[in-house]
Parts: sequence; C-alpha cells; structure tokens
Amino acid sequence: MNKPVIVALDFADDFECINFLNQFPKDEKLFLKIGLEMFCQFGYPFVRNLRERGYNIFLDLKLHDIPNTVRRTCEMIAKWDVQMLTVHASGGAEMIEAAKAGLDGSQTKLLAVTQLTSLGQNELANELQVPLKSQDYVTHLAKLAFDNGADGVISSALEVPMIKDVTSPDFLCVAPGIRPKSAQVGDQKRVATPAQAKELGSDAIVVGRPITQVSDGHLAYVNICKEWNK
Ligand SMILES: O=c1ccn([C@@H]2O[C@H](COP(=O)(O)O)[C@@H](O)[C@H]2O)c(=O)[nH]1
Repeated sequence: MNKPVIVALDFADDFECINFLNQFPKDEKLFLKIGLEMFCQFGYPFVRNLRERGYNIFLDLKLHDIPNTVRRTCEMIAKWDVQMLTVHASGGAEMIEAAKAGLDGSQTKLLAVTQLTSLGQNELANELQVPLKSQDYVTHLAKLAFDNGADGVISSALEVPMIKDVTSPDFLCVAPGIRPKSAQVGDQKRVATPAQAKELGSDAIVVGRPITQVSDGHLAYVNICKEWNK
C-alpha cells in the first residue's frame, strides 16, 4: 500500500458530503474515512456507493464489544470490500483475535485504536485512572494488537517510532490528530503536522476538519499531500 492521506468524512448530511467530494477531479483516487457520524445515518448503502465510485474506504467503526459480537460483525463487514476497519485495542486480546478471524478471507486491514488522540496524559491519569505514561500505554496496546493478529494501529504520529520498535517495521501506523501549522487544534491533544508525521514514519495520515471545514477543501488537501509527500 502506498502512503495515503486519508480524508475523514465527518459530515452531518450526505448532500454536504457529496458536494465536498465534487470539488475534486474525477480521476483523483481519494482514500476516504467513514466514521460513526455518517455510518449511523447512512449505513452500508453509503459505503457501497462510495466503493462503487472507486474510492478506497477506511471504515472507522472502532468496534469494542465481547469477542463473539465483534467476530460476527466483522464477518459481515468482510463482505463489503473496504480497505481498513478499526476496533479498540482496549477490547483485549481475545476480541482483537476474534475481529481478525471475522475478517478472514477479505482484504480488509484490521487496525486497533490505541489511545484516542483526543486524550492526553492528564485525561489518562485523572479521568481513566491509567497508571502508565501515555507513551507506555500506547506501546503496550500496540504490542497487544500486534501479538493478536491486527495489521496495524491508530495512534498519534508522535508514538510511531516507539510502536515500530516494539512490533515490526511493517506493522501499519495510521495517524489522525494531524494539523498543518496554521490549523485549529480543536479537541485533539496529541497532534503532529503532516511533515512531522512523515518524518516519524507514519504509514498513513487521517485528516478531517483541516480539509473538510475550510472554504477550499481541494486546495487544503493538495497542500497537505505536498507536505506529506515532500
Ligand atoms: O485516536 C483517534 C482515532 C480516530 N480519530 C478520527 O480521525 C478523524 C480526525 O478528524 P480531525 O477533524 O482531523 O480531527 C476523526 O474522524 C476522528 O474520529 C481520531 O481523531 N483519533
């Protein structure tokens, strides 16, 4: 897989979303992330529609349930021909293994979310009462995901070198929390610029609002790709 800039389609309605996509040239091979907001409204027909238009799809459902439920859900998603799917690594070893088993026979890469990029050290210690340094927690969850068959993880770009060290250079590290220098950070805590994410060895970056919530989304995308591919 070459290293994509994945656009997070977090829109309130499909009309707004299609208008956004229409800004891009027809031959632009976009990699799109469908998250809970759009999936809960439009479900599988929306995923199928975008696949039929030729887009690569990262289905970011962040599954987190008992192993049996996750396996059965993944068996269904395995038929959808999407490129990536997420579960939460904190669901545990058996759940990650079950997700992988459910996807068996498909091309869908299983990615495990480590610590959400919206959580910093403060939230980890005080709200979640996790007695580890954030970096240690992330690498622990990444190793758990690796040992139980995931193809990669979601983490901040800042943790990528440590994750590759404890897993494998081929273990996919996909980084949200990407902010070009001029962009608002918003609710993200562990952020990096596209250039930093590249430098740190990320295999893909996920960018939402800095592309979708600006007046010229296509230009923002092109500029981020330039920084990422430099
Ligand atoms: O740890 C995580 C896991 C997933 N996300 C998702 O990525 C995008 C980021 O959007 P921005 O607008 O660029 O902040 C969003 O869809 C999240 O659900 C994440 O940010 N962090």
